[in-house]
Amino acid sequence: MKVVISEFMDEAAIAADLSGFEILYDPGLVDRPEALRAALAGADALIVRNRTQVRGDLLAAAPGLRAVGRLGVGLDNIDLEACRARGIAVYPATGANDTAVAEYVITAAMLLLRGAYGASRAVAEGAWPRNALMGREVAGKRLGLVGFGAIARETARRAAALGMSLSAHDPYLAPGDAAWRPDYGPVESLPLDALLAGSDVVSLHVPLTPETRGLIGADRIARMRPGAILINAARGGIVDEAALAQALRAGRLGGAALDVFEREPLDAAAGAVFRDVPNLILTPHIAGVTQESNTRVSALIARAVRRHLTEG
Ligand SMILES: O=C(O)[C@H](O)COP(=O)(O)O
Repeated sequence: MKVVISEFMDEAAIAADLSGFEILYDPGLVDRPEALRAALAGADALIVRNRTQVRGDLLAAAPGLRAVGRLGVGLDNIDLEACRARGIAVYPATGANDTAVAEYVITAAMLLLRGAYGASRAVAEGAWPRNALMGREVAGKRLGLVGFGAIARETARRAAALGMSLSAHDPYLAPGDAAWRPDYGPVESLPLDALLAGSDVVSLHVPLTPETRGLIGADRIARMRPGAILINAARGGIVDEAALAQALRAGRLGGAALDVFEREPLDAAAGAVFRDVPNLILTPHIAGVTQESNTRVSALIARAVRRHLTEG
């Protein structure tokens, strides 16, 4: 049986959990669509991250495909309907990268509120900009989570330990759900606009769907508190990038961290909107990927695919 892996994965997991299968591991395959389609002709399983588009042509080139392993949790790069229709099982790495994303969000919130860490060169050259670097504390601030699933809950737990108060907006979570009353203190359930108006830090934790595309547009950014921080480690397409850049340039918002973009990789043309925007952290879709999470995610998916091919 053949397993094709078209993006990077922990090689130890391939050796430990996929031995005995014919493996084509080529992290560059995602950028060579023809070679990928050719490789899929005899494949029983495909393992991808977020860049391989598992739909249309690609599925048509894989007549024997039985399982897709997703080395992450977002499934917007997979045509789930088409997979269901063909009986192809899709395995996301649910739970395996929560810690990585939660730590990314907390770090970004603290960096952006404090604003003290960008002056190394000036300090080495003899500047002593104490007043300019007098930032804000995270303790006592309100964190608003848009979406209150597993990653948002891990983020909330860490924020509570730092003395933040918490609100979340999640229309899919019933008002009586125990998740609103965690052991570290209450999480206030709010409509989206009220959450935006009342939060010092807003972090997004929703998948990209027709419903969430464009959710945080210019009007919603305008509802945020003056000086507030926006963090998007969820998916590009949820935040209007030009409107966010404009709000940062105007000093309306205090800062933002973007790990995901409408277009990935962000090429020079798409990135131009962010050039010289103040208080903005840009990272290349790495919030969910640490050495530890890559190990966990890879082992979980390798085992799920092996189980499916041998037992399923
Ligand atoms: O959906 C996810 O979990 C993130 O996109 C990270 O996963 P990836 O690195 O496999 O895309």
